[in-house]
Amino acid sequence: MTEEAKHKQTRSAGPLTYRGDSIPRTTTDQRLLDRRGPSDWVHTDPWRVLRIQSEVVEGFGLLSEMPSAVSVFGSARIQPGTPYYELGVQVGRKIAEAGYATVTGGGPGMMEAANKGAQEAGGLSVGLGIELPFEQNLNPYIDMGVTFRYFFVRKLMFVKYSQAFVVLPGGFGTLDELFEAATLVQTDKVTRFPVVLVGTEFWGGLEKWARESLLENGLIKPGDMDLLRMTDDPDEVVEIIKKAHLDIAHRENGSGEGAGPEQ
Ligand SMILES: CC(C)=CCNc1ncnc2c1ncn2[C@@H]1O[C@H](COP(=O)(O)O)[C@@H](O)[C@H]1O
Repeated sequence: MTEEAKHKQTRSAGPLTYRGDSIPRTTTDQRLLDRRGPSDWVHTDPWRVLRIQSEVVEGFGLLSEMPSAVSVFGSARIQPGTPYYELGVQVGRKIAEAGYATVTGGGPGMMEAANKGAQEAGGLSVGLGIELPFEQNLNPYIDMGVTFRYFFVRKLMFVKYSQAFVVLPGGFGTLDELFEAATLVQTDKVTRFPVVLVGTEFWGGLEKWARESLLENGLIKPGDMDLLRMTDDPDEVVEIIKKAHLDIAHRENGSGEGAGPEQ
């Protein structure tokens, strides 16, 4: 081939154009498909950043068209047939009857109870699962589910795609979710967010401790205690949420328009 003919040769690679000596010896597909280099880069932070990104993309994709929703948190360990489990079922049922989707952590116990109640009442039942060191599937009462690798990405989804938090009896995981919500509300990071604790006997001790230790030592302001509402009654859970959404809508646009779930 003459030098002139060689220089006229062109290769497009996506938006890129190569001519003459700059044309690579292989195509992008060949490099992708023909080679198998070292794989240690999949365990590096830059690659993890991409995995985190893909979780965010999948989560937003699944949830962005979900109707108004309430996230329900609670113990993974409470067994079916117990009074707390039945309370969880009733809470899920009332949330569904009020027209909200019910979102849980997708696991067993109180999460399963709320999903069961929501599904049985014909509501949309959603599970945002988490990869754990032991084998575990999403509970069987979920209509739409996704399992996350990263706790913090999953937490973002609960906050971004629900309009209220309901907290049933639970352990460390539940407390983490409760206090994350309380902190976001306290610091005005979320402005349209009722948080309802269900089970006065279970949560009463925590409330007393918060008043006696946090409030009396000036570690929270008096109004902060009002951020958390408490009840035993599944009907009241929904009334609190609907009223809070109505108040928020009044504050924002002078009418109740846009409050509550899209029916
Ligand atoms: C049997 C067992 C321990 C299963 C764990 N399986 C789980 N599956 C999904 N979410 C979970 C699980 N464990 C904890 N969580 C998260 O933490 C909360 C419950 O934690 P805990 O049981 O209260 O502290 C739930 O609201 C949930 O979001």
